[in-house]
Amino acid sequence: MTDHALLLVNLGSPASTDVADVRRYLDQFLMDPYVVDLPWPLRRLLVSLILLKRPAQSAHAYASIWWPEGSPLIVISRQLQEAMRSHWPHGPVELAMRYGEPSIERALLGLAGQGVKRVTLAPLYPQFAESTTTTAIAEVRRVIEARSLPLEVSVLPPFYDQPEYLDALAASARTYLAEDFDHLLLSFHGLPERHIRKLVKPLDAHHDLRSASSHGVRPEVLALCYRSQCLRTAELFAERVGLRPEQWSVSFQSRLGRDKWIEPYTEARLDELARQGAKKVLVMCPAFVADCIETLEEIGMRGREQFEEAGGEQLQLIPCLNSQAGWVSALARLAERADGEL
Ligand SMILES: C=CC1=C(C)c2cc3[nH]c(cc4nc(cc5[nH]c(cc1n2)c(C)c5CCC(=O)O)C(CCC(=O)O)=C4C)c(C)c3C=C
Ligand SMILES: [Fe+2]
Ligand SMILES: [Fe+2]
Repeated sequence: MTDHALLLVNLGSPASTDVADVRRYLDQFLMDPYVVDLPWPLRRLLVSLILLKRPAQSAHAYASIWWPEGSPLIVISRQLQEAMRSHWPHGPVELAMRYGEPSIERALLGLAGQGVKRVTLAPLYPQFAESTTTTAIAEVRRVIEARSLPLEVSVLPPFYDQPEYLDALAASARTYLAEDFDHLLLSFHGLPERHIRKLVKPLDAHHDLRSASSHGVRPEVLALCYRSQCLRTAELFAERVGLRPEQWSVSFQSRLGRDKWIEPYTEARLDELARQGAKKVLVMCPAFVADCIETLEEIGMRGREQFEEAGGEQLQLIPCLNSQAGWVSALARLAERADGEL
């Protein structure tokens, strides 16, 4: 059977580092109601305000990390797609981005056109958020309905606690952890607190968004709480690689706008670590399976500068899983047993 495709989906990047392309990309991204979860008129107003300055700033940041072949996120995702082909014997392996190109619509039309009947959809986000996982699934559903595509889809659920993912993370960090370091910071992408509260409130009105650990979080709350899933990933990772509690901590990066985002913030943690005398910190970013602007520029450039200015000496960014062999085989195993409904 070669009519069962694997569709890898990640977030996406601008087409180029031109301000106009970055503006177009940010507009599509931020106007997604799963990302800026406000009624349309308010969303339009807020995003238009963000788009006054942000495209130029982001274009500058993208230019500092852009590769000759294109956006690191897209290039690495293509490498992963290529590597997955020898691990997925059931049919084509396709890649799509939620925003920009290659689009989900183009990918699904192409697969249906090739006679594919089944699709395993793998949103490449280990931890669940509506702004990532849900919107990717919703876009697949929208395209299938709008185009009446005869495709049966199963979905890879968030894999934040799955042994394959954790083993791949551990393997990717091993050589860095074998050297001397003062602290490992696990920096996850942030999220407005409101995004979590609105999902979790009906299940637990008092859910603690400041807690230092995921212990005791009820399974049905854990399933919806991005922050708890990040903590759980970090705890399971630390246990796997044998780190003592004082050797590691979790933080959240990339706050945007005036809303309260989940804490602690990565910027604050880097300052704090330097002030506490940490000279060498390792930073890994387990919410991203591929290096991108968030890891390469926000941590690898701005975070490094900030840490050094605060008195630290060395910030070592541990690369994401990218297309490492351990991750390719882990993803193949996760995809084989994907059974989530569309
Ligand atoms: C890994 C999970 C991600 C979550 C959760 C997420 C939520 C989220 N992001 C923004 C705003 C921005 N994110 C940007 C880049 C970006 N975000 C993710 C992943 C998650 N985002 C990735 C993989 C990337 C990298 C894209 C790339 O091209 O390399 C950006 C663009 C860059 C910038 O201008 O800083 C914005 C903006 C919000 C508002 C949000 C949740 C509400
Ligand atoms: Fe983001
Ligand atoms: Fe960011």
